[in-house]
Amino acid sequence: MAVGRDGTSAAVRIEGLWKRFGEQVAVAGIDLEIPSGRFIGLVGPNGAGKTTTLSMVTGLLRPDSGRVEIAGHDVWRDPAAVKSRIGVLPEGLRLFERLSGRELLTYTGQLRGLPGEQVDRRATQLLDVLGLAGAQHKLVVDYSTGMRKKIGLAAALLHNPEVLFLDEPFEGVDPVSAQSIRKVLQQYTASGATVVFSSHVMELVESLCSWVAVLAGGRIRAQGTLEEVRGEAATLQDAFLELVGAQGQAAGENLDWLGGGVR
Ligand SMILES: Nc1ncnc2c1ncn2[C@@H]1O[C@H](COP(=O)(O)OP(=O)(O)OP(=O)(O)O)[C@@H](O)[C@H]1O
Repeated sequence: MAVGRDGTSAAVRIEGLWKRFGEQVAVAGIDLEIPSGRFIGLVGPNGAGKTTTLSMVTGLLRPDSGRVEIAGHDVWRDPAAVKSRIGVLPEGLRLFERLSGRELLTYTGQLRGLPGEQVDRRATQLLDVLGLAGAQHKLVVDYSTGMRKKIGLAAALLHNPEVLFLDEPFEGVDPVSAQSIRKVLQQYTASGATVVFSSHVMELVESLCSWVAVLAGGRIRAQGTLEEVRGEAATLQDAFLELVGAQGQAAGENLDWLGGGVR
């Protein structure tokens, strides 16, 4: 079934997804239906399984079992159809370091089979809106963490994907750049595209996302609209702490030696 940008069907369908690393169960049977045309937040504590899930969903890591469908295409049976429809900004992004930012976008456009003139125009616009125009001829190896995120995002957006997956897109990004990224993403979702991003920063998720999935211990603890997941809680942060358990909150009591000048 083909899924359009009409917001009526699931952008991503995940069924019975499992992944183990030796004894460690990273993802323990996830079922998730992500609606299209929305800003989706995937939240969870450290080690919850967010990166492992996103890696399996985007075809970077093979699941032990389960299936994933994006825009109606099976990620593992029909990878070419899926990869032409998605953009990915993975964690620990590897880039071609000896290219300039502009060259990286030109190369990405060629890999995607886009016409050269279209790549030039889109690259200029993306570099401009993301505040990278002045650094476009600098080598990527000399980019800062935030600049790397931004050029990675530009590369992920260049072919105008239906679904964009972002792993911690705002990490290491200054507030001005974060604002420009937000604007780009909001414009992109307003046109009917879907953004799925992982984050620990609840305020950010609350301000951007209309639909949220909470992951902990490799399982989905809650999913639904922001209002549904927040429930009676005052903030998403409160709901999150309740859902995943506030382990470690009292840990400070065991650190009574810390601070106070006593050696
Ligand atoms: N390649 C690997 N080999 C062994 N264990 C792994 C591997 N990748 C992930 N894990 C384990 O799987 C679990 C889930 O890790 P994952 O990176 O998916 O979590 P996360 O929610 O993205 O965490 P964070 O927010 O800290 O980035 C963790 O216990 C982690 O140690």
